Amino acid sequence: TSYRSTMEDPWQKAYDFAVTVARKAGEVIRKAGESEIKVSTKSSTVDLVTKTDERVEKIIIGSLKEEFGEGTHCFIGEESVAKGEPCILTHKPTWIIDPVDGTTNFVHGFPFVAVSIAFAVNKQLEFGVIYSCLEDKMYKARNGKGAYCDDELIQVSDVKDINKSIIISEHGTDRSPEKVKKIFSTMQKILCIPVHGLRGSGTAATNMCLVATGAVEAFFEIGIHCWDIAAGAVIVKEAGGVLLDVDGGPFDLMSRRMVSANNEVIARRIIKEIEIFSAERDDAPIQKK
Ligand SMILES: O=P([O-])([O-])O[C@@H]1[C@@H](O)[C@H](O)[C@@H](O)[C@H](O)[C@@H]1O
Ligand SMILES: [Mg+2]
Repeated sequence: TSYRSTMEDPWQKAYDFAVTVARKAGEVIRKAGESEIKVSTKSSTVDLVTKTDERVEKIIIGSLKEEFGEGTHCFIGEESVAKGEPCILTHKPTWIIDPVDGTTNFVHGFPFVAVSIAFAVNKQLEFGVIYSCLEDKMYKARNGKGAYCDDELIQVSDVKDINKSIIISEHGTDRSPEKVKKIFSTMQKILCIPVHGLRGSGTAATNMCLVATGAVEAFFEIGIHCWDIAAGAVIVKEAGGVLLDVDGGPFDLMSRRMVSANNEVIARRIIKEIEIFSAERDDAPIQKK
């Protein structure tokens, strides 16, 4: 059953509140002391998580529950899912949260760390907010209302010639030889098109903001999660960009793979070079141990 709201513009308050919460979360990250950066690992020895990731997620979800009431909204948070919470998008109002996108950067002091908060209703993304907290840049977008960085409208690049593009991708946290081989083979093919350059900030959310501001032409990755890209998907689309699956099909938030680009010409040219490998869907049934 689809979720119906009574108010004519029900989500503006939630959007404004998400910006406030993202900024507050970013401050907690900036102030995190050495003790908080005690590193643990998740899916691999290089998939890092810290007390700050967990504390910031609790602050965000706690603030949202206080504001919107327990039980009315659903939550998909990176660290809650890591602890066994389900990762299923229903028709209910749902917050999709990455408390610290760029955890490895955070641990190393590499200056790109983002708080990513998205909101979906009836399985449609309504808005996205990404606070790049070390740069102090607030990116945000609501469906049909444009994309902004610090209240300035942002727009994707108008480059259509792949030879004049910068492409962003990441190596992810899976170090299995067959996947690493495909990642680097894809990057080599794209580099030798040739393109002007390959880049990677270390955080999907920031990479998507770079597409939305026109700083780069495309970002693609296999292995990301819905919380890494949900907010960025709204921001890229509202900045005039496109989102596709890595096989050229429609964008699928839970598929763990995506291409975001300034236009379809660049997106489909990149897709030709991507060597696809499997990644279990975010909403795959949890295997009973
Ligand atoms: O774990 P996290 O820092 O929130 O998210 C990160 C993503 O933003 C990035 O695109 C990916 O390459 C990293 O492996 C990591 O998953
Ligand atoms: Mg994260």
